[in-house]
Amino acid sequence: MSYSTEASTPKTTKSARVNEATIPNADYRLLDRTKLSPMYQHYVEVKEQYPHALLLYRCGDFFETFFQDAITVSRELELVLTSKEGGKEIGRVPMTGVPHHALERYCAMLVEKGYAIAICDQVEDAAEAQGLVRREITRVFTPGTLLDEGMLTAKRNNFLAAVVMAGEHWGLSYADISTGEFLTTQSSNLDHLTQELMRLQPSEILVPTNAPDLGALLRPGEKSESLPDCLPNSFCYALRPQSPFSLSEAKPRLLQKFNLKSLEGLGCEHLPLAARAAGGLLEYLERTVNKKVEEKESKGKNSIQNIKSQIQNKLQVPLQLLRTYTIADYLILDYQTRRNLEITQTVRDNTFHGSLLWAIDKTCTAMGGRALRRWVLQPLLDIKGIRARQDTIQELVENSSLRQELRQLLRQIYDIERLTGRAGSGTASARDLVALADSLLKLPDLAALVTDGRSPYLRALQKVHPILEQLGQRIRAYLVESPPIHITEGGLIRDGVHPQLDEMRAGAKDDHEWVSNLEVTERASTGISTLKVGYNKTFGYYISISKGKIDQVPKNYIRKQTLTNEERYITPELKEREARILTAKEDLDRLEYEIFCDLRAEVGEQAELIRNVSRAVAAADVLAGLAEVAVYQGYCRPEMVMGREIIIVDGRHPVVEQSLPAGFFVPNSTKLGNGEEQNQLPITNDQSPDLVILTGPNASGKSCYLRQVGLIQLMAQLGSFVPAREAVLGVCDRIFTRVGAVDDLATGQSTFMVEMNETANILNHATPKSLVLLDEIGRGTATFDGLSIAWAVAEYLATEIKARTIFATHYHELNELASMLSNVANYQVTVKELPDQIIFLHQVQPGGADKSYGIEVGRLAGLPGVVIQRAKQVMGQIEKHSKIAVGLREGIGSETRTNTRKKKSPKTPTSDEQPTE
Ligand SMILES: Nc1ncnc2c1ncn2[C@@H]1O[C@H](COP(=O)(O)OP(=O)(O)OP(=O)(O)O)[C@@H](O)[C@H]1O
Repeated sequence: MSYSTEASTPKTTKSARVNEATIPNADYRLLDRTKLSPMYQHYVEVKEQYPHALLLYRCGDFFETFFQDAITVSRELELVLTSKEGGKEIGRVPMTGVPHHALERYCAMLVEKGYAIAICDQVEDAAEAQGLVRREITRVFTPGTLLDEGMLTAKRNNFLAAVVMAGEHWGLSYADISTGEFLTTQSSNLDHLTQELMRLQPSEILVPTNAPDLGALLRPGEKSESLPDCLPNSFCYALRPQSPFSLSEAKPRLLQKFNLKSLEGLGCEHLPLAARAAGGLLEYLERTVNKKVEEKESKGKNSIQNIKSQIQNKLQVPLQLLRTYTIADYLILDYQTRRNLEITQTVRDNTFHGSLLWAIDKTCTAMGGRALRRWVLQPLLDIKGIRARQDTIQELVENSSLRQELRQLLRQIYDIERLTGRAGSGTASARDLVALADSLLKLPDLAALVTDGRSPYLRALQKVHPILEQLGQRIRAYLVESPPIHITEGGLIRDGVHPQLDEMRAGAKDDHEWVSNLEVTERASTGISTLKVGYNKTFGYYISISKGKIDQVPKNYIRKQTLTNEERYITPELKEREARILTAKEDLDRLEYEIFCDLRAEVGEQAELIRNVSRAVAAADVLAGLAEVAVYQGYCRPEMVMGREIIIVDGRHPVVEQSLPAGFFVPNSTKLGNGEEQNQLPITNDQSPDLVILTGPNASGKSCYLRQVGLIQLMAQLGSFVPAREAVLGVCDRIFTRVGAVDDLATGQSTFMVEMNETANILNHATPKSLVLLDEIGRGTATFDGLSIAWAVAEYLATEIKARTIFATHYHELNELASMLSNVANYQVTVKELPDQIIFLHQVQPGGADKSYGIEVGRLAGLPGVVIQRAKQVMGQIEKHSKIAVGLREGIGSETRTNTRKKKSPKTPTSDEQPTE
């Protein structure tokens, strides 16, 4: 472990290094408190109020941690663990600290690792303190309650969630305090709860328990008996007391918060679990954030500190009105599907690059980025909603100058959603307000630009509430062009906007001018041409005379300091002026701070209005970005219908096509779900099956095709145009995917068990309106077991569920199903076979493949020649003696489920038979 550069200099001089393994006094509970020095006694007192947070305690220029916290912080941040005398009879106690100016960065690292942090800052000037400097908790950070820009990811929400369970029923509420979103829902299947949590990826989840470890914050992977099994252990959980989650406490809290008489208007009057979760979450915010929000700048000036605490008492994190939603209102994408379709990150290395979001996110604002992420993870079921989005994209596709200008303007709009949050919670700086004002003043330009817009999302921008414009102008009129970072040191407010401030400044100006002229006037009156007027922090203003001239010093000069070559003097008038200047500076700083806080509070009061606009801006940004992608990638507007058809002409995989050189991606069509037989789309097979058995050699493009269909459907339901020449898509209720085979080591499940679990989930939940994408089933067990399961699963999907399904497989025997069931068809990804090589054509065509070319792929991959030769021999023998195909046709075939059976008895099919009737 080593100290960061900032920390090393002061640390090494004041403390001795200790070995972590043999650290004495790590647990303060085992020490005699009375023997601790006063500062440690106070530290321990505060720590006991925040036992589950790491306590960072301000000592001079550092925030120090002591005892066990020091060991934890040193380990997590890789800082040197040192020690310091804890009291006469105590000895040294462990200590680690971070420099005060780097606090935010280190806190961000600790919060990221799932820790809660309590900041105990000095609240009086150390120079003025009598005895121990007064310190108080000024801020508590937990992973789900962050507001500071440096701790948040711009294009990602930071959700705090709360879960209430009653048997199979559950309530889930979540909020992002940086943007004000606050939602709640209730449902009855625990699996859905898990899926919803996986979608939201909350940074912290509140769980009411009766646990002995109440108040604890469990970091990802940490176990607790109090945590119900259905909650994934990849999240941070805060164990909370039950009472704030009871209806009797939660309901009045919500009513009071939103000034309502009933929860009817919020939509959760009859959803007690939803209301309880929301009420419990609100209580946590009130307890953790609202009371603790404090300025980041802690100057230790008494006067400013007092104003701060008065102002802070009035501040609240502005939450939007609670909204009740139903998970059934959205296309359900379970965790596997989000993962397999690589929606927000890739499967291989969990990177954003290579995901769907990467391919289609052309948003210009952070708000748009967050909105797109939400839309992608929560596509719509409502055709009207989808069409409204499509209309806007279409208008922006057709009007490229409007699109370009809109995007140009959007780029100049800052994150007004989060800036408003910081203003309302009293943590916004003057620079934040200037950014907000500049953005608000862009809104009229935006409105003017879209004044002829016809589509719903452009029309939403056409009117700007006059209050917002006035607010922007007011902030701009009050705050200087580039205000300083600190808001307690003056220099924020322009001249001419506040009479009292102007008056005070004029008074101070007179004294300043007198001092700045002093050198000239004194040189003239004393005749000492080398006389200088200077200033330093210890002595204030002084007059400096070189040693050779001291006999010319006037009588009223009072000697203050002697240096080698000069003497320094003051005069009574200089001291008087200096005192006035310093008091005036303090008074001016305080007044500027007050004016600034009033201005900031005004912004907070308009939070709802600003956030309504920010939502409209975010949505327009998402749609303008999607229009941009549609134009540059050649996407089409899919026709959304209520039926079950999925018809895609020349579809492409939105990510793979962007990773290949232009024109290299081979487009492929799809037709599923009993679409119109007579449609004119150029798909050679005019059949429109429910289930497609997709075969083809390894690496030919089966997985890519499968995912492409899923992604196109998903993109269509989020309202986007899609990578295809034409598309007609029935709205899906769920997309299921089962891809690949990975051991789930964390839960100790074998590859095959994972595969079967996922398959069971699909068979138990899919409906005729679902899209099911299966990439290999039954590969993790013996061939016959695997094939039998694959057969039975395909048959069940085609005959019982009739979900639209694409089933990619190397079991060519499954092609037999098409000859037995009328709603099953065979497709294959083709290759061209040359004497000693195969060429991947990546073309999906009707018919079933008869070979996997696995051995050729092995050869391409560099398996030794003898192995390849031997494999060919073995395959020849197996093919000669295999009875599987015969067995399927003659034995199982006759027992196949009958309700979707072909009327005509099939002629003996060959494996490359065309699936047309
Ligand atoms: N339509 C296409 N046009 C161009 N290249 C493609 C196309 N489809 C797939 N590819 C390329 O082929 C590679 C292999 O595709 P994919 O992984 O889908 O094969 P597969 O048939 O599923 O293989 P396996 O059976 O071994 O899993 C992809 O990484 C992609 O680069």
